[in-house]
Amino acid sequence: MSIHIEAKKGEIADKILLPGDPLRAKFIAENFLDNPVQFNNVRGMLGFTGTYKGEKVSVMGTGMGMPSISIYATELIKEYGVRKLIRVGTAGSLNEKVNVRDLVMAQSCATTSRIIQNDWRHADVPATSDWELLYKAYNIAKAHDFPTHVGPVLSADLFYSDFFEDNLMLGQEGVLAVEMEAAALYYLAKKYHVQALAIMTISDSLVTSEETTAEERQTSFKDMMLVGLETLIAE
Ligand SMILES: O=P(O)(O)O[C@H]1O[C@H](CO)[C@@H](O)[C@H]1O
Ligand SMILES: O=c1cc[nH]c(=O)[nH]1
Repeated sequence: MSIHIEAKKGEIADKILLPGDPLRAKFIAENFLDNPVQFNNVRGMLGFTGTYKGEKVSVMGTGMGMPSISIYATELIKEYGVRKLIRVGTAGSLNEKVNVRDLVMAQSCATTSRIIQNDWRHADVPATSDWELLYKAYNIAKAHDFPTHVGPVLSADLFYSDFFEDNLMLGQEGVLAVEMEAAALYYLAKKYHVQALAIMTISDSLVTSEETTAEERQTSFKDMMLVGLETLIAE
């Protein structure tokens, strides 16, 4: 048991999918995993372990924002020995080439947060994805013909920002989408020498104002879930 996770040692797989929304974790467990067993309900942050194509895999919500994912990722890595972490999130498109429901794989993250500087005061540690996971995930997505973009994202502290126009300017400079967790996940993976990737489905476009429903955000982004699981078990 750790401070925020009530699982016993051995109840969490060394590979995990991390949606922000705990109900998305439940949806993934119920729709993709065989024999899922719930291992966490502390603060309602649901986590499950089951098998996917015969391999032990876990899925757990992280909550919203970098402080929240940092707590769960740190405990999963340090207390439970998790070694491959794939965020399966939603994001807002900042770029006219990136459409609602497309997949975005974060190769790297710009961030408005100072979360990395809390640990590293003298240098900027680049928040970059694990190359091997990114390479595998991209090939899996392409093999399924899922519309997929790879590039930088913005990991923001504020969902409701007064600097909306600045975010759109980043989009014009090639940043694909905005979300709220990937930079912290990538930093922690580097810090503890484990592998991490963030895959997001575009839930809305800040360029065109197109949106998906809350229900779609919670449950129906199955392409991303499939790619995340296939990537976790890929040799
Ligand atoms: O859908 P999730 O994974 O929560 O991700 C995005 O959605 C939340 C904001 O609505 C933030 O957590 C953001 O990163
Ligand atoms: O616009 C959006 C959509 C999802 N997540 C975000 O952080 N921003």
